[in-house]
Amino acid sequence: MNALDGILAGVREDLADRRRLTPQGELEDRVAALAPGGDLSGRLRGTAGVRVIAEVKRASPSRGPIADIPDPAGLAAAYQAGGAAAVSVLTERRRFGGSLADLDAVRARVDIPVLRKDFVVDPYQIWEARAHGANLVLLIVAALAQPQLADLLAQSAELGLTPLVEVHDAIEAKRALDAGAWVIGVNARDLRTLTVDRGTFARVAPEIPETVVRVAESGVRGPHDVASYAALGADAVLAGESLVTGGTAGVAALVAAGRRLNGRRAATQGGASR
Ligand SMILES: O=C(O)c1ccccc1NCC(=O)[C@H](O)[C@H](O)COP(=O)(O)O
Repeated sequence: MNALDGILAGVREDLADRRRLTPQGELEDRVAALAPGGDLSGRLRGTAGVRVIAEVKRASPSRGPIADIPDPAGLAAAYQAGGAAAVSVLTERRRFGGSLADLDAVRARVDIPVLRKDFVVDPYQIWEARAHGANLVLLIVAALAQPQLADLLAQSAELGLTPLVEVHDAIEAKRALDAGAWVIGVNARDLRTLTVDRGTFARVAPEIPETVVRVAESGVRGPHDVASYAALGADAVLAGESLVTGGTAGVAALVAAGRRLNGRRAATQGGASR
């Protein structure tokens, strides 16, 4: 069994437990009482710079425990103050130590968009994401059959969530586009082997049209990696480990690098923005 299959098996078990405790109808009622959501993809790109999505990440399958985070909302507030365009909250429990309580806490504290980062395999999780205040939801192509991907993407949009569709190679990028994705994350981490290859974005980004928002995910160690991804056409980067281990000043450094480099890219392209 590869790493992703192991994660998905645990996710399905936890999902069955949550569904018993909170029937989907209850989530639907909560969502019906919320203000309408909407597409926030525009918040992930623009002329002001390469955007930074900063992650609340306690642990991971590749690293084990990463950081003690007693106050996820405080961390998210620091990310917002540092200029992050969005906060990603890992809600998977077994390998990442996350929870919907983390999502609730972060949502209650920040105004910037919040991404629910999990391993979505069922419409129930989309209802959960919306009911717990997320604005964006991660859909991992490698974890989903094509009809499932298309259905979950459509459901996300209907519920006012922006789906960030994650790919690892050109074939997955085509699947994401065929399903109708308009925000695509290229993850440098191979979810089956857990190895990080920072060359992944360079290989896959040319397969993604410029009309689509392109996010470079994983392995962002500092401003120099933002620079590399910006030069390759990333609209945003998603960083976790380097921020939770390196101190919250790290986010401002990534944001500043994104601003500088986007300016350079815009100049090279005759001032055009995407
Ligand atoms: O982080 C892992 O080890 C991992 C393993 C298997 C599936 C997903 C995994 N991480 C989720 C992510 O995509 C990252 O948390 C995110 O891109 C940030 O990555 P990093 O900056 O390298 O912490």
